[in-house]
Formats: sequence, C-alpha cells, structure tokens
Amino acid sequence: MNYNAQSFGKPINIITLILSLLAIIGYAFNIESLYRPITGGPATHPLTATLIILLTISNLLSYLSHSRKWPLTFVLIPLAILISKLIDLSSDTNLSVHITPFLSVVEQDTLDNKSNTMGLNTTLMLLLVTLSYLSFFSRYLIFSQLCAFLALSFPMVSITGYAYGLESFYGDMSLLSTTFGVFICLTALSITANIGGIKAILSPYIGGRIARVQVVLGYTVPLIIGYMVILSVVNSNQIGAFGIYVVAISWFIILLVVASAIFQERVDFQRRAVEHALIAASFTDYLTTLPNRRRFMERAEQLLQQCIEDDSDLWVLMIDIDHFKKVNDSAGHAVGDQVLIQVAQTLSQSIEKEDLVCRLGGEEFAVLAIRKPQSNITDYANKLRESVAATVVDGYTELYGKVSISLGCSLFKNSIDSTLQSADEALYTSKESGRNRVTVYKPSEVQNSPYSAACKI
Ligand SMILES: Nc1nc2c(ncn2[C@@H]2O[C@H](COP(=O)(O)OP(=O)(O)OP(=O)(O)O)[C@@H](O)[C@H]2O)c(=O)[nH]1
Repeated sequence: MNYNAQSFGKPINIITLILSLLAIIGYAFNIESLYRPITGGPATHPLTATLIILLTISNLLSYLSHSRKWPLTFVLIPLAILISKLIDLSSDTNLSVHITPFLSVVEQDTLDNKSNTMGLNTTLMLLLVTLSYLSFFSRYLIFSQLCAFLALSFPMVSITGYAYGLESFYGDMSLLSTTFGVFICLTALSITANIGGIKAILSPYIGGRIARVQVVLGYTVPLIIGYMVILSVVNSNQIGAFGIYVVAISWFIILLVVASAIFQERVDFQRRAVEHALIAASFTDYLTTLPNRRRFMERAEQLLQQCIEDDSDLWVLMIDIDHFKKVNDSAGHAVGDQVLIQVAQTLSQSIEKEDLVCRLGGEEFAVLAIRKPQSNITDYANKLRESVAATVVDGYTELYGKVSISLGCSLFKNSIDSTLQSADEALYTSKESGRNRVTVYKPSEVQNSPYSAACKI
C-alpha cells in the first residue's frame, strides 16, 4: 500500500489492534470490563475481537512488507470466518462456534442472560471491511473505498443509538465494538485516501476545506438537534417535535450550502482576478507596459482578417533605436530603461487609433498599421521617427542629444513571420544606410539585391 497520503490510517490501525487485544486479554484473564465496557450492556464477542486483530495485522503487514502474500492471507482467513458466520445467521447452523475462542465464557454469558454475540450488523460491517481490503489488493480502488464507506454506516448507527439511548440502534454491538468498528472502517478508508471522495475531503484546497467543515457540521448538528427532539418526545410525548426537527435540518442544510457558496464565491473571485492579471501580464512587456510579441502575433492575425474583409493593406513597421548600446554605456542602464519607456510612450501616442505598437524585445519595437495605402506608409513611418526624435528623456537628451530610430516597413505577405522578416530586412537596410531613416521593403528589388532601397526623408 502507498501510505504517503494515507498516513492517518496507521495510528488508528494500531489503536484498533490494541483495543481488540485488550478485549482478548479480558477474556483470557477474566477481566469482564475489558470486553464489556458498560456493565450489563453488550460485550465484544471474542470472534469479533479476533477478526479485528487479523484485519489490523493484514493492514500492518501491507505497509511493512512489499509482498501481497501475507496481507492477503490475513484477509482471506476473516473472509472465510465471516462467510461461515453469515451461513450461521441465515440458516441456524453452528459453523462459527467451532472456531470461536473462549467459547466457555460466551456460553456462560448466555446462561447468565448477558448479551455476548456477534450480530448481523457486526458481521456485515467486518465483511465490508474485508471486501474493502481484498478489492484494494486486487486494485479495485473505488470499490474498496465504497465498501469501507458502507461499512462505516454500521458503527455510526450504533453510535447514534448509544448517544440517544436507543437500544434497537446498537443491538448486540458493544460500545467497544462500535469504537473499533469506526476505527477499522476509517483505516480501510485511509488506504484509498489518494483517490475519489476521500482525496477530495482531505484536499488542502478550498474544496477539501469546505467538505471537511460540511462533514463535521453535517453529522454533529442533526445529531444534537435529534437528541433534543428525542428528549422532548420522551419527556412530554410531543410528536410534533419531529416536524420541527425536519424543518430545522432542512434549514441547516440550506444554511450550510449558502455559507459554502459565499465562501467559494469569495475565493473564486480572488482566483478570477489573479487569472485576469496573469493573462494581462502574459501579453504585456514588463518595462514599457506595451503589448509584447505574443500579443503582437495575436493582434496581427485579427487585423489581417479585418484587412481581408475590407480589402485594405496591413503593414508591419519594424523599429529599432539607433546605437542603443551607447545609450546604456554612456548614461547607464537605468537611463537606458527610461529611454525605452519614453520611446514606447511616444510611439503609442503617435500611432493611429486602430494600429498597434508593441515591444518585440530589447530596443526593438513593431507597429501593425492598417488601411494605409503604399504612398502613405513612408509618411506615417517618418512621422513616428520625428516624434521619437522630438522626445525629451530626462537625464539623457539634455546631455547626449536626440534619440533616433530606424524603421523598416513591409506590406503583409504570405504570413506574419515572413512579413516580419521582410520588415526586418528593410530595417537592416536603414541601419546600413546610416540609421535615423525609413526603408520600405520592395519585393521586386529583392530578387536582384538582398535589401531594398533606403529612403531618407
Ligand atoms: N537599458 C536596457 N538595455 C537593454 C534592454 N534590452 C536590451 N538592451 C541593450 O540594448 C543594446 C542593444 O545593442 P545592439 O543590439 O548592439 O544595438 P545598438 O547598440 O542599438 O546598435 P544598432 O541597433 O546597430 O544601432 C544592448 O546593449 C542591450 O544590452 C533593456 O531592457 N534595458
């Protein structure tokens, strides 16, 4: 068994083993209080204690040894005993009597009219726990969890009986059997704690936290209200109290659901806000707050569709600050950052409303310009260049002069990537031709020369 997340089962299993051993010691040394915790109440039958010991040992072995042989053996023995017990209960045979330890004590108790039997509830509970272990060893994990969960309902009914003083609820199940019944069912549940409902309840996240509170409140509150109802029915025969009980429980469930919805909504609201912030951050350049390359590519696809629909042109303008290394070297990296921020601001203020400017990285920017005829694009690019040249950057321009940029423009071709590449080639031409200028990529000329002609306006 993998006990990483299921570790809560280990100590419970050991406590269960100790309790059942105490019951056996009670039989061996004639200490009745060890197997009959309430004087005159039901006793834990020696066969019940023996079966619990076998099941707890199986559980212990499963995480002590790597082989499944021994844990399985310690489960198959209880299975055989429990089947014989079921046959006894259904057809008046006495198969299990032959394998009952301390039979003389049991027989004496029967003669003295003291309750000491292994009833149907205990048998079914232990059978379900055994099936839970068996299906776990056979890797039917959800079925294992289901069996353990169903098994737990038997001692829970018994607990309710002891709490309310209703003998018919606990019947032959002693308080001790009820206690280690709960424990062994929890141990059986713990072995599949990494999956299904148990995993959800134990989760450290919101769902698990809400589920744990709901499980605890959902059991204790109706139990307490029910106890008060029982008292009022017994003391003053007020049958109407049951009606109040039903209404109280219904409102309690509604309250629980509403409280959980409020809590969930509050946490989910924070999660949504963080999610939006993360999405925005993933599309934004951290320094200039301009859209980044990722947003550029996404927007390019959208604008392209628009341009196809209204049969207009889509231009890509590649922009690079000239000699930016010198900016850093002369004025320092912090001033270099300020230059980038100011250039970004100028560009975003200078482009037309439906266009987009982004920082591709380093000192490189790009503009997506739509609905501009070829004759206008050079003017548009030069307008951007002049705006940057007129930009004042505190701590730089007054000492080192204007900031200049070079631009390369390309009309959309087969894909955004190839258009970027063409614009980059045009930009390279601007740089080669002396910087602080605009070059428009001309496909026809590319066939003869690697770069298009530069034009300084
Ligand atoms: N301050 C600052 N500098 C950056 C940032 N990103 C890139 N750089 C610098 O930008 C400079 C780019 O230099 P180069 O690629 O040689 O280009 P250049 O000096 O502008 O020369 P040309 O492009 O040929 O005109 C490098 O020194 C990088 O360290 C940034 O976010 N902040």
